[in-house]
Amino acid sequence: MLDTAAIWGITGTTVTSFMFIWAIYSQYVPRHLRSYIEKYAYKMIGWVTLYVHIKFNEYTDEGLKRSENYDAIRNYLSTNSAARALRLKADESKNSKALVLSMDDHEEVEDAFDGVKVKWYSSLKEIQTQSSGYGRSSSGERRFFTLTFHRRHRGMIIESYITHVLREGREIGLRNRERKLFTNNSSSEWYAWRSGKWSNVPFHHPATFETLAMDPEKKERIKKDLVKFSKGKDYYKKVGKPWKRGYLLFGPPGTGKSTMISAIANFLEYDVYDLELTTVKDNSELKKLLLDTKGKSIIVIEDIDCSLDLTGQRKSKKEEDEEEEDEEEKKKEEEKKKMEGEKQSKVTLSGLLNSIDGLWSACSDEKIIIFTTNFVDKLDPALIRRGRMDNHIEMSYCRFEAFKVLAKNYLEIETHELYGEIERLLEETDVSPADVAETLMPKSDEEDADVCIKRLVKTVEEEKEKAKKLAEEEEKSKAERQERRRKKKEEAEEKKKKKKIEEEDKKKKSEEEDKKVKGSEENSDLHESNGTN
Ligand SMILES: Nc1ncnc2c1ncn2[C@@H]1O[C@H](COP(=O)(O)OP(=O)(O)OP(=O)(O)O)[C@@H](O)[C@H]1O
Ligand SMILES: [Mg+2]
Repeated sequence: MLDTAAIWGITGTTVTSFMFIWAIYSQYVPRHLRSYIEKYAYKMIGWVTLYVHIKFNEYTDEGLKRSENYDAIRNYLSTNSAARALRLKADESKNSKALVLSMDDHEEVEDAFDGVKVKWYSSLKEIQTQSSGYGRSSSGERRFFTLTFHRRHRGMIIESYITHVLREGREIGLRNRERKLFTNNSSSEWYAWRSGKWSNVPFHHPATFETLAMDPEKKERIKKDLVKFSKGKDYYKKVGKPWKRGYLLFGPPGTGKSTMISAIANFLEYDVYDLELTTVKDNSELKKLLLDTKGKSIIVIEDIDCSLDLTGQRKSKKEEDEEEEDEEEKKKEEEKKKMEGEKQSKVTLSGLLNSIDGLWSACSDEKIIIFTTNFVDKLDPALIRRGRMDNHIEMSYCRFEAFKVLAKNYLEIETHELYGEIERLLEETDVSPADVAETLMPKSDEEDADVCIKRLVKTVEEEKEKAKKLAEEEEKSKAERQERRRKKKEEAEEKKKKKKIEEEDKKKKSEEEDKKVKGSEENSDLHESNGTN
């Protein structure tokens, strides 16, 4: 029997001899010969081994593009390796909000799937990269994972296990990723150094459905709709519909349309693409931009009515009702605006519709498109029809239910003696949630809930008074306008009458003159005939 010292001795000698042989091999066997030896060695191992190896590189062959599969595997293994591997690596990826623990180089972990055991190895290889223009070459590192399993499970592993690993890994990646807010670059920047079509910043908007003040039932309906959509991959596939949903948010300024978008993004954990249509040159550019967006995202076009002249035919109809004297000036202004718009962007309504539908049918990723507007009546029906904009949500003025949410958020109170008064006031007065929120917010440490609530009552009362005055003034100016219009009409009719009378007089006069001329001609004819007789 060998004692411990003897075992250590033998092991030590073996390791030393191996290292010695390896050093000689690396140093004295030329590179081209080494690749030959390695090639045949692998072949021989292949004849005797019962195991299959699959390699997943960190970078794709095309160049420096990181492999999505490698990242997905790393994410998948991170859960496994955190529990089992002895040496871990803490990666602080710029796209990840959480620390990703993956196995360190030259580590291995085991995994099991359907009762079959597999092994994953993480390896590192030194490579010589090409020169950087000065004839120099530098060395770099390339990492890769190797999946090893028994030959007899080849079919199952390739068909099911790898798909499972990639899908799980991608889902983990999506859960851990840092969400982004994108904005589109102008096309002149697209091909500048690393610019691309979209620029992004981390998305950290704190709005949630809990902090969003609106009718609770409506809020609940929207949340259910969103959940149904986000879980509807198979359903959409079954009914043959692209996996997308359109929302139209409309309502007066400050009623929470933009806040709602942030709440939706936080609720579903989606990225946000804020599309500025006025910087998009034409329809094809728009299409390219939309095709360059990823899944699990919201594409937002704010103030769609102002972004472009999408409402051409409707404006002229509205103008008919406007006062005649302002008409010319307004028309001129509109034309000027239109010309300015044309200079910046040639995106048309049909271009926008095609891009949206083209995009949806082209990629069946999970995407929500949201349009916001202050004037829903101005929009072309084609733009907001169901199927394109499936859900129309009105964001309205702050009523009592919405106020209660704001009071709870801003002042942490659920009741107050003035609640009854506030309920009555808010039913009668249109105040935006933005105004209510601003009034409720304490402006100093000395201000408590009581002060803020009283201030709100005062503000709403003032608003009510203002609205009353405004309505009176509007009524007055409407009456004045009507009076002016009536007078103008009367004057025009008077003018018309006068003109008619004048024309009739003229006609009469000319008829009389004609008669006179005729009479005198007849007389002279008579004289002439008498003379000849
Ligand atoms: N429904 C709401 N719930 C909670 N806060 C709100 C709500 N509406 C407005 N606010 C507050 O008012 C601010 C302005 O609201 P927001 O920008 O969402 O309005 P909007 O409807 O998008 O206005 P606009 O039409 O001018 O773009 C927000 O930052 C938020 O603090
Ligand atoms: Mg807004």
